[in-house]
Amino acid sequence: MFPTDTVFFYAQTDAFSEFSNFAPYGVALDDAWWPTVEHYFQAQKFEDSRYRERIRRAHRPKDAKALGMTRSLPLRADWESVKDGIMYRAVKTKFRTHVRLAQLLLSTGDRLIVENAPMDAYWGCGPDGSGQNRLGQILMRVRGELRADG
Ligand SMILES: Nc1nc(O)c(N)c(N[C@@H]2O[C@H](COP(=O)(O)O)[C@@H](O)[C@H]2O)n1
Repeated sequence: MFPTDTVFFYAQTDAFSEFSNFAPYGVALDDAWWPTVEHYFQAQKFEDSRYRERIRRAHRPKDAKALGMTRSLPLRADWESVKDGIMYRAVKTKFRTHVRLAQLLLSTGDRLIVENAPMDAYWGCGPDGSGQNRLGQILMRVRGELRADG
């Protein structure tokens, strides 16, 4: 189903784990430092600034994700329409901030990049590989932009 040279990433113990939003590479966005892209992305789901700050201060990315999964607070009303743009901005910032990561991303050439996330058929390829792989698409977009920048 995928080309043999596909770049798969997911767990922090796997190759190319740096591409995961859980990888420990921070980003400066919206006048704050976020420990990982996951912290930033999960916080953007909420209008409540105190809750966003609680997510920003979460110890680990998986804690940030768990806080972002709560539905006891309302998601921002436009979440579904803005989430891809928010993810793109955060991922782009990550790779522009950390030069070694930009080099790693460029080293993948034109290979397909896939988040091998078994439980996520939106950002990843899902359990059977048929997911939308939106995060992989964003990484390939950022890779093209880095290449164009020289
Ligand atoms: N490393 C890792 N572990 C998980 O358990 C994951 N679900 C993911 N995928 C990331 O989850 C984020 C999406 O969160 P929402 O479901 O939209 O709240 C996104 O960063 C995926 O890359 N990764």
